[in-house]
Amino acid sequence: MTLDEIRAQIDAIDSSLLALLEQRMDWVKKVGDLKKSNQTLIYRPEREKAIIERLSTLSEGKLSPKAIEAIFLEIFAVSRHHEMPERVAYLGPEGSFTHQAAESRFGTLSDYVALPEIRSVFEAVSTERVRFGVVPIENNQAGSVVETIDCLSEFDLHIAAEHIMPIHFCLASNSEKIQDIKRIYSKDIAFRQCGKFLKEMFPPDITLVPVASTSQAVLQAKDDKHSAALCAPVAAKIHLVPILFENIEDSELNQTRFLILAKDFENQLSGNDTTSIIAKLPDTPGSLARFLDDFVQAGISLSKIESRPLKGQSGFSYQFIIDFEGHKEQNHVKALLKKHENHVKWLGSFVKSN
Ligand SMILES: C=C(O[C@@H]1C=C(C(=O)O)C=C[C@H]1O)C(=O)O
Repeated sequence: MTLDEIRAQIDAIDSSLLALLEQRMDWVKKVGDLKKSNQTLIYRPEREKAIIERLSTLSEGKLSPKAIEAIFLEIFAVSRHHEMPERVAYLGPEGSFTHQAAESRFGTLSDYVALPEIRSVFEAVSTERVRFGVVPIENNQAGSVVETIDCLSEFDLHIAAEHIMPIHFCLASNSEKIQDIKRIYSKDIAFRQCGKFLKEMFPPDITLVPVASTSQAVLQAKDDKHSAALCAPVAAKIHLVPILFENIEDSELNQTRFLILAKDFENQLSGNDTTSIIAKLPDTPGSLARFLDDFVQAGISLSKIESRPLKGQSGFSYQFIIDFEGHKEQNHVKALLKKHENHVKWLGSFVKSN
């Protein structure tokens, strides 16, 4: 076959794909109209996950589950945009890892607002300036993003979905020689993901400057020949700062989990859900042990528990952010949440990302 003949086959397939996508949009529009008349939510992460899982089992193997996910997340985002365009805030500036997480969920068509701090994303969702907010919550090598945990406690928002993404760092700088670099900017948690590289390449007295995000770090380093940033390669490219080293994270298994936040959001049960809560337990001996024992008795497994100091109090009082398997609408979960309703804040029940 000649190149032209092969391309003619591809063109024919693209025409069929387009016709099918347009047909799909017609059905999506009908779902959207139904949802509007019932005043129910447009974004249904658990339905999207179920579609991706079903298609992954149908695939003949030429497309990996990750590839199917990438293609269909974009189709869903375009569909939702067709049902109702929504504004999404994320921890910016442009080119942050959170921006990439937001785009994987909301596609390229959504109306994005890049905000300078995690707290500003919570504020934008709370005040309804935007419908959704995207923030990082934890990295599998470096631990939690404490600003997010503190804001989850402080604001009255819900977790609509989670998104887990591989994270690869680069070192970007306008410096010609690595020896000239005196300062490195990044988000605090990013330094902890690139500790080995920093130790190998720089003297111990190098100044590490924590800033609000990795893309902010690029902007700080941009105009100073003695500075560099640990950031996403895409941030370096957008802000035109040369990349000196790539893939400098300590572990190739480096992943970050992001949350999609919304006001008043309740997912339907998917059968593979995580519930997130914040528990403020009485400061008495055994209160945490008794609380956790209720999870054991109900056969509920915890996937995360982390303590954070309760702010504005004297002494040492703690709250706990807890993730566990199950959905608020399941009886055993419902019973547990009811029993502890006075000191538990439900943050969301959402389909597991993987
Ligand atoms: C069309 C729907 O709405 C949204 C779009 C989806 C899609 O394009 O398939 C799936 C779930 C929702 O986020 C639906 O709920 O079925």
